[in-house]
Amino acid sequence: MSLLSLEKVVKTFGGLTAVNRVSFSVEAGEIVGLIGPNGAGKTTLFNLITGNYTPDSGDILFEGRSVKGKKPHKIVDMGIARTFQSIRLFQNMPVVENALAGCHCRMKSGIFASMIRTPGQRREEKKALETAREVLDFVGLWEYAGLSASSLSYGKQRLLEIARALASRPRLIILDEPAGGMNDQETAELLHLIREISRKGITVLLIEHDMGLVMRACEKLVVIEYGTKIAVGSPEEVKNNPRVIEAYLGSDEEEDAC
Ligand SMILES: Nc1ncnc2c1ncn2[C@@H]1O[C@H](COP(=O)(O)OP(=O)(O)OP(=O)(O)O)[C@@H](O)[C@H]1O
Repeated sequence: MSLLSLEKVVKTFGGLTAVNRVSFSVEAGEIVGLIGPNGAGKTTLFNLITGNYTPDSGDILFEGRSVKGKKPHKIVDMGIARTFQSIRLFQNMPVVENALAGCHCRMKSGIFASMIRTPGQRREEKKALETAREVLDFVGLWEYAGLSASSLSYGKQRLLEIARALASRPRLIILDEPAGGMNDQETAELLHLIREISRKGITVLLIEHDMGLVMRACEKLVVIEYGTKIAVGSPEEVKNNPRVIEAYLGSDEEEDAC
């Protein structure tokens, strides 16, 4: 059984078919890249997997269970976490609080326990803080724990988003343009981090326009154009696929990036 499986997924917005009968699967342990030209439907696909949108038809299975119609927080509970193309942090809150926000789906205490601070709730808070420290350490941000998120560079804010996603203990992490706004040094560090995430046993699905990063990080690529899947394969296979070259890697600039 695949970890994630999309089956003939369709999503329309008014008259526009943003995702057209797309099927592909992601196996546990893989690092998979979803690529395609601007407006191809990549982010829409991510939003369908994470419950921000519901497919018009088709199905999306995670560990054999359909995520269709489930709310985003339920899908996080199931083991899928994500980052966003446009950074969505609590900008005025400390870095550590942002990481803690990711732990909440794993906390069980209700409002009553929180109000009277039962021993069980205190244990949960301690555990959450340990998790926040672990994930911030993992992405290299623990030393900034007390600073507000807004004081971090753009690249570090992206790492904080990854830390927050990791704090929910996902089995699949979905990264939407994680290298956006990063310089070359930060992108090289991101590549290392993606491999480390994979080594932890977390499956990675990413959208990324930085072809250098995609080609190095991913073992499998899914290519979409105008909402339709046009190729699946290893980076080498995809790079040499005439349909992909025409659709996506056609310009000299993009080919140079590979
Ligand atoms: N909420 C929405 N309402 C209407 N149209 C939308 C909506 N979201 C996306 N679209 C349209 O669906 C198509 C696919 O958009 P999407 O953002 O998924 O593409 P993308 O491949 O992620 O693009 P990019 O690489 O530029 O981020 C585009 O034509 C877009 O304008």
